[in-house]
Amino acid sequence: MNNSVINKINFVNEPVLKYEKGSPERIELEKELKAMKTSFADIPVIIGGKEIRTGNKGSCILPHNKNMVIGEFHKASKKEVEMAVEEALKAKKEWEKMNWQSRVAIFLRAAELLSGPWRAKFNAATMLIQSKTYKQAEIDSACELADFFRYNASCLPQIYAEQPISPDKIWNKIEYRPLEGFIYAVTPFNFTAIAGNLPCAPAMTGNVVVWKPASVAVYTAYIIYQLLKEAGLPDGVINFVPGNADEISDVVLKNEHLSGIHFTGSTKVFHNMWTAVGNNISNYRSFPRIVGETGGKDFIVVHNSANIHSASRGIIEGAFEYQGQKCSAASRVYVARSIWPSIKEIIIKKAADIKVGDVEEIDTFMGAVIDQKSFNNIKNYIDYVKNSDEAEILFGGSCDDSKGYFVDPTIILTKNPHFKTMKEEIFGPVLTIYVYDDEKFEETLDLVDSTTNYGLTGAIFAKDRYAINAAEEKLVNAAGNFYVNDRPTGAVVGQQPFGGARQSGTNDKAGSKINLMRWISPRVVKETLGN
Ligand SMILES: NC(=O)c1ccc[n+]([C@@H]2O[C@H](COP(=O)([O-])OP(=O)(O)OC[C@H]3O[C@@H](n4cnc5c(N)ncnc54)[C@H](O)[C@@H]3O)[C@@H](O)[C@H]2O)c1
Ligand SMILES: N[C@@H](CCC=O)C(=O)O
Repeated sequence: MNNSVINKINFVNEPVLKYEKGSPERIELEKELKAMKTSFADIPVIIGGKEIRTGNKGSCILPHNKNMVIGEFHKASKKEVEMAVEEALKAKKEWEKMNWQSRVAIFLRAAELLSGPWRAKFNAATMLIQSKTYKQAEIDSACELADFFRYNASCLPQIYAEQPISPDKIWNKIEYRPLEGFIYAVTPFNFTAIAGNLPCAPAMTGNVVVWKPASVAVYTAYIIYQLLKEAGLPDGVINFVPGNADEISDVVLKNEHLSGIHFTGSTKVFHNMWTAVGNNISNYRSFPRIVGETGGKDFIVVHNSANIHSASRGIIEGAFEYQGQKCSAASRVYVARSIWPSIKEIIIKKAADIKVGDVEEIDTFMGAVIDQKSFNNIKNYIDYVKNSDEAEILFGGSCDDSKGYFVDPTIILTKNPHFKTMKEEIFGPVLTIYVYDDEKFEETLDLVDSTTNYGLTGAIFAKDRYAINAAEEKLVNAAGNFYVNDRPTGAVVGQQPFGGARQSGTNDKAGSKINLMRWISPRVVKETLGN
């Protein structure tokens, strides 16, 4: 590994484009949407750069138009998964020797392609496959992914530059080696940017990867793979292995060369993977590094000094953007009784203005939820509320899966701060509100802290600085990303490194030096010069 030249890489966030009528980006996007809907993708497993078509296939469907299938993907079987590990380890020999500048150049080139000629393709795929509006697609698949590539690239020289002191006649150095073995990247459906970052962050630091994308989002994951290939990523560095998660994990997690897991998804799946690693621990050559960013039950606390308009906007945007399918989405809100009537009026009006429907219509605010399983799960929660004496539906509550998986923005009011929907992650457009007595603000903060085991995001809306400080202090472990007078979603790479602790994950902050360090195994060399 030649780390001899440490030059700085400057970082700026990718600008978010506006998609105004007649703008070049809007014209390009519309062209791409049309092209994708009139063609059909045949997506292979890709191992060591070779495309493999197993014939055991899954479909790529549009959640908001469930009868439209725009592609099929081949699922890897045990045999392909074993091959993927083998090819990754073969590719490792050359890849880890490549100087870091050359490695990083590949990802910087990918970012240039993504922010330029590939932008429309990424956004169109994310709109169709994940049912995101153009705005949500733009901040995710174009901007956040380009930011991940560039920001991680800018962190690497900072890491490599950090060297120990060398007293007289001694030369000490740290070599920032990749891990020995391979990394298993398992990605969620909800962010194209996360799907790209999880395999690429370890690869950038010289590791090789077996990548299992979420089945409902294989279409966009394949475009990420193609982008990396176009940017010059050598074969075998990242191996693309869609398929049945249990079957793939069963092979990968037992392999002696597993050196790390880079996961984002639900807490339950992470528990299972961690348990499987524990059960195999004596079979591995090294202790696998386990990085997982998982679920959330994210809160907003509204103090009686809050600006009611910004708090109401924060509640609605935080809860319902991308149908509440952000790990950071606000799903439990605590409002001071004295301002509740005003907040209630504003949020109900705002919820009524939300257009739910086809994401290609420019004024749509919410598309469909991702699939039938998720639709059924969300509907079950709503039905539970309809049958409960402890809560009522203030707004929404309708679900319709006749054309696509549509759930209305739903606002629940509960008298019980420990009501089911105040505690469990629903991952849909469902928000529960609890109204607290103004004088019980401090007790309410304790309640916020103790109601769930999650610790991902949270927000306080207040003008009173004592209230803000009390919330920051009492909720110190309740959120890895905490917001003051802002919604708890929309973290930007390089500005708010993202991740939570408790049952929300290992808090290794995606898109940061902290995360990159997890894919590095430093070796310290001391050389005595004086004898
Ligand atoms: N904390 C964060 O940064 C963050 C970000 C995005 C999403 N999330 C969380 O992700 C979840 C939603 O995403 P999802 O529905 O894709 O999650 P999921 O857990 O259902 O799936 C995530 C990935 O794990 C795979 N998987 C499922 N079973 C597996 C197994 N036995 N072994 C290995 N992999 C397996 C899936 O196929 C998918 O690729 C929510 O809980 C959300 O909060 C967290
Ligand atoms: N960057 C995202 C987090 C991703 C969760 O799904 C946000 O902050 O909204």
